[in-house]
This record gives sequence, C-alpha cells and structure tokens, in this order.
Amino acid sequence: MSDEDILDELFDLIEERKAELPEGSYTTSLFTHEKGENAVLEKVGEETTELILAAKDDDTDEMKAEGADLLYHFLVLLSMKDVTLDELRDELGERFGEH
Ligand SMILES: N=c1c2ncn([C@@H]3O[C@H](COP(=O)(O)OP(=O)(O)OP(=O)(O)O)[C@@H](O)[C@H]3O)c2ncn1[C@@H]1O[C@H](COP(=O)(O)O)[C@@H](O)[C@H]1O
Repeated sequence: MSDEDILDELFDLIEERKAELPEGSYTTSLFTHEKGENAVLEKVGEETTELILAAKDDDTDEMKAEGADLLYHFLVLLSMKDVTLDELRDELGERFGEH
C-alpha cells in the first residue's frame, strides 16, 4: 500500500467516524469529548513532545511510532476543522512547485 493510499484511507475512516460517531471508537471520543477541541489539541501537543524526545534519544523506532500518533491526531484535527486532505495536498503542492 502506498503512503497516499493509507493516508486517504485513514482520513476517510476519520470522516466516517465524525459522521456516524460509533460507540467504542477512540476517534469518536475525540469528536465528542467534554473538553471539545482541546482534547485533540492536547494530544497534538503531547505527541509532538514525545516525537521530539524520541529524536533527541536517536530512537528511530520510537520516532516512527510517535510520528504516526501525531499524524493521526493531526488528521483528526483537520477533519474537526472541516479541512480536507486534498486541501493539505494542495498546500504542499504549491510549495513544491516553488522549488
Ligand atoms: N492511527 C490511529 C491512532 N494512533 C493513536 N491512536 C490512539 O491515540 C491514543 C493516545 O495515544 P497515547 O500514546 O497517548 O496512548 P495512551 O497512553 O493510551 O493515552 P491516553 O488515551 O490515555 O491519553 C491511544 O488510545 C491510541 O490508541 C490511534 N487511534 C486510532 N488510529 C486509527 O484510527 C482508526 C479508527 O480507530 P477507532 O476510531 O478507535 O475505531 C484505527 O483503525 C487506526 O487506524
């Protein structure tokens, strides 16, 4: 599976969770948290810190794990703010074209 496929599939699943809010889903718990958007914002902060610590330790396995946690929570944040993965791709694409 290519990187693009897994990101699209994960984002589609997050959008589905947002629409259907199934019980027992961690993603649902972020969309329905009593802290509101602060729940996912806190996780983005925590996972960023954990990624930095893993990098400082030169622990590349941990970097991949924490990076995946961060990416997942970032995708939830995008969905929460009604930003699509294609819009993020467009932003990256515009910058790529500058070089
Ligand atoms: N990629 C992820 C993913 N990455 C991290 N997490 C969750 O993020 C949570 C927080 O991570 P932490 O490292 O802080 O773990 P923790 O110590 O349990 O932290 P707390 O939850 O106690 O704060 C954990 O409960 C992880 O399970 C994820 N939960 C879901 N996904 C993806 O989302 C899909 C849908 O998941 P559900 O919505 O749960 O069905 C899954 O199939 C996965 O592909």
